[in-house]
Amino acid sequence: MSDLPAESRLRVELDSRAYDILIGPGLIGQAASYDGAIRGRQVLIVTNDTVGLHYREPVEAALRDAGHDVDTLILPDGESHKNLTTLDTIAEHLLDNAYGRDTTIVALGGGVIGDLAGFAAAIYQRGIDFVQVPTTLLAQVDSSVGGKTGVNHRLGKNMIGAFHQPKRVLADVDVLTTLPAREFAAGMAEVIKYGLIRDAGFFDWLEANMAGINARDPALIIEIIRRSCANKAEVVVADEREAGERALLNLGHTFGHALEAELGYGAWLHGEAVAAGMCMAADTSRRLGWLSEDQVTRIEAVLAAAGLPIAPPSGTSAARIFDLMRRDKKVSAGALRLVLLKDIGNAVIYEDYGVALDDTLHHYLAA
Ligand SMILES: NC(=O)c1ccc[n+]([C@@H]2O[C@H](COP(=O)([O-])OP(=O)(O)OC[C@H]3O[C@@H](n4cnc5c(N)ncnc54)[C@H](O)[C@@H]3O)[C@@H](O)[C@H]2O)c1
Ligand SMILES: O=C(O)C(=O)C[C@@H](O)[C@H](O)[C@H](O)COP(=O)(O)O
Ligand SMILES: [Zn+2]
Repeated sequence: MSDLPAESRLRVELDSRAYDILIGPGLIGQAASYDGAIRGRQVLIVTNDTVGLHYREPVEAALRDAGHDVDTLILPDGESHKNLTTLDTIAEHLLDNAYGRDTTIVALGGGVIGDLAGFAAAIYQRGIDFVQVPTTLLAQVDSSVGGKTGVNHRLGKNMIGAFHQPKRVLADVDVLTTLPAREFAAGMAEVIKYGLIRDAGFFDWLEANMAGINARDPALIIEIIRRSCANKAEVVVADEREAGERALLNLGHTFGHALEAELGYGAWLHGEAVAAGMCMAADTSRRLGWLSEDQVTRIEAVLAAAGLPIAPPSGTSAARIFDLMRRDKKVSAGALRLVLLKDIGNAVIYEDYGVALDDTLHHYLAA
C-alpha cells in the first residue's frame, strides 16, 4: 500500500471503525490493496453476472495471492433483485458452506451489490467484515462509503437495512472503462449532489469541466471521486447514523425514492430519479424564495449536461408519489422533512414548506 500516491487515499475517521478509501488505477488486481483489511483466511466475493464476467478473475487472483481461500457467489443483476429474497440467497450460501465469523465478504459491483452484500455482512452471525470494491461511478463516489446497507421493499426504497461500515473501499478507476454511458451519468447525479449540498466551489468546477468528465478524462475522474468521497466522509464522520447533518446527503431522494418505487425498481436508475428529484427540490426551494430562477436554471443545466433527466416521467401521479414520500425515513413525529436548498452549496432540512411542496408536485406530476 505504501507505493500508492498519497492523493489516492482518504481515511474515514470513525474511531475503532476507521477505514481507508483507495482511489486509483489497477487496484482490484493487486494483493497489496487488500492488506490489513481482511482478518481471517476465508473470503466470499459477492458479485453479479455482469460484473463477474469482467472482474471476478483478477479479484480472485489477487485475494489468493494475498493468502486467502476464495469463493465467489454470483447474483442476478439489477435493482429489482435488491430485496429480501436475494439477501436470503447470500445467507443460504454462507450457511451451506459453514462460513464462520472470521469470514470477510468482498462486495464486487455497483451500489446494488454493495448494499446487498453489506447488509448480509451486517446480519450474518450478527455481523462479519466486508470490503467494498465499487465498480460503478455511483458506487465509487457514494454508496461504498458510509456504511448504509440494505434492501428495497415494495412500499419503499432501502426500507430494510442496517448501518455497517466496510473495512476498506477500493475504487479502481480502470473498471469504469466498461461502464455504460447511462450508468456513468447516473453516478454524476450523486457527484453534483455534493456540490449542491455543501461544496459550491465543486459545483462551479463541475460546470466548467463537464465536457472533460463526459469524455472520461482519467485525471478528472479521479478528482470527482476524491472530492465526492472527501465530502461524504466528512458528513459521515460528523453524523454516522443520520441523527442530523447526514440527512443532507438525501437531497432529491425523497422525491427520487418515491419515483423509483412507483415506476418499479430498475425502470429508472437511482441516479436518474435523484436527478429529477433534485430539480423538484430546487423548484420547492425557489417557491420558498430561497433559490433564484437563474440558480434553478444552472442546476438543471449541469444535470442535463451530465446526460440526466431534469423532470420525472410524464403521467406519474402526484397523489401516489406523495403517498410514497410520506413513508420516507426522514419523517419525524409524523412530519415529512425535505432537504431543500437555501443556496447552491447550502442545504437544509425543512418541514415548514407549506403549499410549496404541493405546488411542486402539481407542477411536475399528473393530477
Ligand atoms: N448505501 C448508500 O449509501 C447508497 C448510496 C447511493 C446509492 N445507493 C444504492 O445504489 C444502487 C444503485 O447503484 P448503481 O448505480 O451502482 O447501480 P447497480 O449496482 O445496479 O449497477 C449498475 C449496472 O452497471 C453494471 N456494472 C457495474 N459495474 C460495471 C462495470 N464496471 N462495467 C460494466 N457494467 C457494470 C451492473 O451490473 C448494473 O447492471 C441503488 O440501489 C441505490 O439505492 C446506496
Ligand atoms: O449515505 C447517505 O446517507 C445517503 O443518503 C446517500 C444516498 O445517496 C443513498 O441513496 C442512500 O442509500 C439513501 O439513504 P436512505 O436512508 O434514504 O435510504
Ligand atoms: Zn443516492
